Amino acid sequence: MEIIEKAPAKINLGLDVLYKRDDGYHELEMIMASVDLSDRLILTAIPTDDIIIKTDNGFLPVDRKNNIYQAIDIMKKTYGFTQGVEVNLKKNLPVAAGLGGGSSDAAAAFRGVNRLFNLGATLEEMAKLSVPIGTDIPYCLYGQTALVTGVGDRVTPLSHPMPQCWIVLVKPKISVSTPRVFSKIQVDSLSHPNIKAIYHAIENQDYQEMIQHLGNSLESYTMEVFPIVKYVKNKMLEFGADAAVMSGSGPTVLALCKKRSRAVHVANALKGFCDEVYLVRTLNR
Ligand SMILES: C[C@](O)(CO)[C@H](O)COP(=O)(O)OP(=O)(O)OC[C@H]1O[C@@H](n2ccc(N)nc2=O)[C@H](O)[C@@H]1O
Ligand SMILES: Nc1ncnc2c1ncn2[C@@H]1O[C@H](COP(=O)(O)OP(=O)(O)OP(=O)(O)O)[C@@H](O)[C@H]1O
Repeated sequence: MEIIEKAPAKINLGLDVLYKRDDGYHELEMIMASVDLSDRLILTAIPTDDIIIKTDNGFLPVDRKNNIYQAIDIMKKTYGFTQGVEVNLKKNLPVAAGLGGGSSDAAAAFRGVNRLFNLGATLEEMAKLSVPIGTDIPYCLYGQTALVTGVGDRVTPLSHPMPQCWIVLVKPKISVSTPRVFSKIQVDSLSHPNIKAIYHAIENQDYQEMIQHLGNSLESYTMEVFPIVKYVKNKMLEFGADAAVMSGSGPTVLALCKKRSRAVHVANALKGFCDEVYLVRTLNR
């Protein structure tokens, strides 16, 4: 039997770093949503006791360093299935981009083996297992517009999806290390977006109110180290985006546009500066 799972990119509409915890991780408050740009995983049961990952992306690890491997391994240890699994990963999302590609792949692997072997694991159970692998995985397991707190482990789905719009994702040609960003920031000097305001705007389906409050505490640090990120954001606004904000620890910047024609214009204009430009839609969930 073959199971197909989609692994959509996540975006941070708001990301607030509250404080550094004693364990070194940072307490966060975020509004997250998903867009219709996805990796694809095909999972097959195999008779030998192996976890085999094959991918069209030549740069990704296919051993236990891959988040997919770790997700299947922890499900195997917890639920004790005896067969092995082969995963074919079609990688469409840019890597180390701030779009949670590795986390979304891991979430798809959790869902996939759960279905493949009828394990009956709940989303809550898989979310608990997933945190040590990556703090964005609990959100990716739920996959609907949500308030995410703690280190990423507490997910409260909103009762409405983010208001529908067009999104232009632009990934400058640099890779940003999330651990490095978190180790370098001075929490006292960060800006703090109003996450509650974004939350209420989405619950009221008020697009104009939502875009006023987009913000990311990590943006100033990443922009200082990589000025191209600031340049991209400014260009998006200059070319008429309704709003723009960096996702995660960067470097991808997302531009929101209510009108498709405006989004097409922003995307085409940005192609003059960056190779990786994606015109996507919000997922209606
Ligand atoms: C910043 C976000 O993109 C927001 O969506 C994610 O929380 C980052 O997720 P990620 O890239 O999958 O990163 P993870 O593997 O979870 O964490 C990488 C490293 O970032 C730091 N980290 C991460 C999450 C968090 N709440 N506090 C932290 O300090 C830790 O040093 C951790 O070892
Ligand atoms: N399945 C996977 N897909 C992508 N990267 C993976 C995967 N498994 C392991 N990795 C490793 O994880 C690192 C970060 O990749 P990823 O694409 O998840 O980052 P990201 O988009 O910055 O995530 P975030 O938004 O959560 O910060 C890469 O250096 C990569 O080698």
